[in-house]
Order: sequence, then structure tokens, then C-alpha cells
Amino acid sequence: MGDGAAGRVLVVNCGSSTVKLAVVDPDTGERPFAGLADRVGTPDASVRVGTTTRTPDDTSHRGALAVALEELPDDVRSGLVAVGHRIVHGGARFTRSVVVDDDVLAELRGLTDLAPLHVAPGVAGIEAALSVLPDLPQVTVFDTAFHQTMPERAYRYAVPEDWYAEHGVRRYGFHGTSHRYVTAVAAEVLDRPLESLRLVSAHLGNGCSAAAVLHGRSVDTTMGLTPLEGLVMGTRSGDIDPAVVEHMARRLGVSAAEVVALLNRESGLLGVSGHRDMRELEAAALAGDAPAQLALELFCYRLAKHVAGLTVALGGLDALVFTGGIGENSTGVRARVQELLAHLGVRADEGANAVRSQEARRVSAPGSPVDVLVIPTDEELVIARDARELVGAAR
Ligand SMILES: Nc1ncnc2c1ncn2[C@@H]1O[C@H](COP(=O)(O)OP(=O)(O)O)[C@@H](O)[C@H]1O
Ligand SMILES: CC(=O)OP(=O)(O)O
Ligand SMILES: [Mg+2]
Repeated sequence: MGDGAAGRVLVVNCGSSTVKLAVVDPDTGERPFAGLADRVGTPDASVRVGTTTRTPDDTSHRGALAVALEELPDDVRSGLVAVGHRIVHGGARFTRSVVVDDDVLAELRGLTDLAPLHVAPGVAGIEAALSVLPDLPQVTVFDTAFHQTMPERAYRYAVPEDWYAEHGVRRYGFHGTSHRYVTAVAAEVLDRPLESLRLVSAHLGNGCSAAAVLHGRSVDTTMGLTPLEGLVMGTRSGDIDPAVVEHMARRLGVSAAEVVALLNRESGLLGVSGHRDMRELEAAALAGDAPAQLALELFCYRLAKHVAGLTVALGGLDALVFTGGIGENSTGVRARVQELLAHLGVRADEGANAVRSQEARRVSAPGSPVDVLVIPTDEELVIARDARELVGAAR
């Protein structure tokens, strides 16, 4: 496939029990193929492509990927120039997207030690794609890469120095692909050079993080060594006193690792209210459910507090960007957070905020000292663009 400029990219996003697949045209954003494998690694694994659902014999990531790719039409398959993978954790080594070779793969396998939950599925996805599509170059795009520009004061924890030097305890930050994309689009919406802007982007999906982006570079973010730190999320607590871990391990008679698993999976909105999904939570809160109302207020208050904190890294704030399923769709969360940030110069516009749209747009009042934008994220498009650019450059 000499003509890289016309080529499409198969984008693979492997979670611990899911594989999300899309064929993406990096120029048009067109997606001629999409698939989802669920409950991977269990006997109930299933693969859905369009209206077809199949059960793979081999329920591993490799088996699920192979079955999904059997549904890929020949003309789509023959137009592929690369496979692009979302890898959640790139450690300190990967500061940008790379083409996978033996050296990269070895390094990634080493990282599974540092972040087993987050790297192992991605590595399984690369190995699966290498065996099912051996002729295509593989590119990895890291959630952590964009945040590698953070200064030491932002990425270091105040812990004994050898925890950092010997054990790799530092803040990395995640959702970098999304923060990078939406802040670049924000500059277009504002019609100002990205190099002149002080932005905070709030990626609010199942995982939630906010980032301070100064002149196009990440200078601080809310997630840390792992995606547990920072904002309140669907099932994750975000910030917490670390002494809670030891306290609850003793109270429940379980290990520290088990408490951390509870902070990842049973906490956040779910823990406070019983609802992990923002749509359900908002419906319950509207119906008068007090725990749901509290969970919503915790979510918005923590977010506003972090946005205000991130302005210290920027020396001010030109615009706040909302993205992710919640940021793009929840008018209530956006309204409450804008209200809590009024003292920073955020002037809300109730009408503009309430408009439902899939377009990148401004939702603050005209002339607001701080602009508030809603920008639909597109991590798959960034992965496809990076992958094609890298294989184009390598060929
Ligand atoms: N119309 C909506 N109003 C409020 N929340 C929404 C709406 N649509 C989606 N969401 C919320 O977005 C979250 C999922 O975000 P998404 O970015 O799709 O997740 P992921 O991190 O898995 O990509 C869920 O909490 C969901 O309830
Ligand atoms: C890093 C992270 O939190 O990812 P997700 O939002 O996909 O859970
Ligand atoms: Mg998403």
C-alpha cells in the first residue's frame, strides 16, 4: 500500500474485558467499519459487528479480534495501511506515539509491572493484531504521552525520593489523546492561536480528568500514577486520604490491594448513590433521590475545585473545555460547574448551555472573561492520524 495518503487505519482500543474496533479514514473521519467485543476472557465473550453477534471459540483478545476481522469486508481490509492502538500507560519512556517493533514491545511488557490493570490489555491487543494482521505496521498511541511536558512540580509527589527514583512513583496523567485533540479544536473555535491560550479541558466520561494546557502543552492534570486520582468518576473515588486504605483494610479484614480495587470499582458516583451512569443519576436526582443529589454535587464541586486549582498552573484562564459523554451532554453538570466558577470570570448563558448539538461550540455568555466550550472528543481520529503519519514517515 504505497499510497499512505489514501489509507485507512484500524483503531483498536483494548480494555480489560472489551475490544473496541473501528476502521477510520484519517482525512474525513469516516468510519466504514466498527465492532465491539464484550466480556473478553470469560466464557460469555461475544463479538458484535453491525447487527451480527458472534461467540468466539477462542475467548481471548486474539480470538475476539480474529472473529471481528472476519466480518471486515475485503475492500475495507485491503485499504488498511496500519493498526493504531490506544495504550493507556506509556510510562516515562513514551512521550509520543511510536511504531511497534521488538524493542517497543519488550518495553511495554516491562510496563505491565508498573501498571498491570492498564497496560496488559493493550499489549494483548498488539499481540493479537500482530498475529491476525501480520503484514500491517502497528502504532501505539499513549494516554500518558501528552502529559510528559508537565514540569517536575506537577508530576512529583512529596514522598521519599527513592520512591520516585527506584520505584517509579510519580504522576503521569491520562486521557492525553482527548485533552490534546479538544484543546487544538478549542483554538479553532476561539479563532486564536493555540500557542497564546491558557486552557483547562475537562474530559468527563466513565473515567474523568481535567488538564491545564498552556500554549498547547500539558502543564498539570488531575490523574496521577494511575487513573484513580483526582475527580469523582463513575466508579472511582478520585482524591482520597491514603490513610483510608489502611483504615478500611483493617476494618474489612482485606488487603490494601482489595481496598484499592473497591476505590476503583465500587466508589465514585456508584458508591455514593448506587448509580454509575450520569443519565441514570440525573434522573434519580431529579426525582428527589437524596444520595443521587449528593453524588451530583460531589461530582460538580470536586470538578470546579480542580479547575480552579489548575488555573495556578496557567496563571489565569482563557477557556474551559467540556468533553466526554458527560461533558458533551450533561447540561446540568455544565451549568452547576459554571455557577461554582463564577468568581473566576465565568459568565454562563443558560440558553446556549441548554442547546443539544454534536458540534464544537461556545456555551458561555458573549463577552464572558472566561469562555466555556463544548467540544466532542474523537480519540479514534487522533489515533488514526498519528498512525498514518508515522507509517507514512516510516515508508
Ligand atoms: N445525554 C446525556 N446526559 C448526561 N450524561 C450522559 C448523556 N449521554 C452520555 N452520558 C454519560 O456519559 C458517560 C459515558 O461517557 P463516555 O465518554 O461515553 O465514556 P467512556 O469513558 O467509556 O468513553 C456516562 O456516565 C453517561 O451517562
Ligand atoms: C484512563 C481512563 O480513565 O480511561 P477510561 O476513561 O477509558 O476509563
Ligand atoms: Mg469515550
